[in-house]
Amino acid sequence: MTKAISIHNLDHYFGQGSLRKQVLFNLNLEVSAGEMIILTGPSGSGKTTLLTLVGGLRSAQFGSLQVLGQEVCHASAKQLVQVRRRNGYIFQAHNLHGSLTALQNVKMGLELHQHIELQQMQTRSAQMLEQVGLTNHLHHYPDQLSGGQKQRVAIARALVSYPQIVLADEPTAALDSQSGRDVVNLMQKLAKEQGCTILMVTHDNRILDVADRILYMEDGKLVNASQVMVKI
Ligand SMILES: Nc1ncnc2c1ncn2[C@@H]1O[C@H](COP(=O)(O)OP(=O)(O)OP(=O)(O)O)[C@@H](O)[C@H]1O
Repeated sequence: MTKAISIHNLDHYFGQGSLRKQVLFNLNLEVSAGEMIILTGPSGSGKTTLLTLVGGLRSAQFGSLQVLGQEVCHASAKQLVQVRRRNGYIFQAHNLHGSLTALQNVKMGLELHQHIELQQMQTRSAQMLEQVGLTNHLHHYPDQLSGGQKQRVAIARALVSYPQIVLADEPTAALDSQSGRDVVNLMQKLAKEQGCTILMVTHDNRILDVADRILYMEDGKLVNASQVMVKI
C-alpha cells in the first residue's frame, strides 16, 4: 500500500548552544494513504512538533521524513512551500479571518491553486460548506457563528482543495462534547470520501474511537501499541 508518511530515525532539537534541547527521539512511523491517525500523549511530549515537521511548517534536520514520497528532511524553503500546498490544516483556534465571510474564508483554501477559475472556486467553496451543513451561513462572518460552526468552516477550508493529507491540532479543544463529536465525525466522513490521510493531535479522549490507529507520545518518543492500551 502507498505510504502517505514515512518516518525513519527522526530526531528534532530546539535552541542553540547550551540551550539546545532534543525534543524528538528516533521516531519511526509509516502511515498508509487514507488512514486516520490520532496522536495523543502528555503536554510537552512533542506531538505538535511532529505535526509541524510533517506539514513542512518547520524544517526537519535529522533522519528521514517522507511526505507523499518527497523527502522533507533538509528540504529547501521552496520545497517546503510545495509540501504545505498539498496539505490541509485545521487548528484549535480555527484561524478564520474575522473580516471575511464563511464563503470567502473557504475560498482562501483554493487561492494558492491558481489553475482554478474564480467562478469554480466560488462554486466549490459553496459546495464544501453545504457538505459541512452550513448552506444557510455562507455569508456569515466568524463572529456570527458558534464555535462548532467556525470549526466546520475551518474543515471546509482545509478540505476544499482535496488535499492528500490533513493535519489537525486539537480541533475539538474549544468545543463542547457534542460539537466536538460532530466535528470529528465530519472530518472522518469527508476524509474517507476524498481518500485523504488525517494526522490529528488531541488530548480529547472522547473522540479516540474515530481513529484507525492511535499513537501515543511520551518524552519525545513514540510508545508502542501494547503500552498504549495501558496508558489510555
Ligand atoms: N519553538 C520552540 N522553541 C523551543 N522549544 C520548543 C518550541 N516548541 C516546542 N518546544 C518544546 O518542545 C517540547 C515539545 O513541545 P510540543 O509543543 O511539540 O509538545 P505537545 O506534545 O504538542 O504539547 P501540548 O500537548 O501541550 O501542545 C516541549 O518541551 C516544548 O517546550
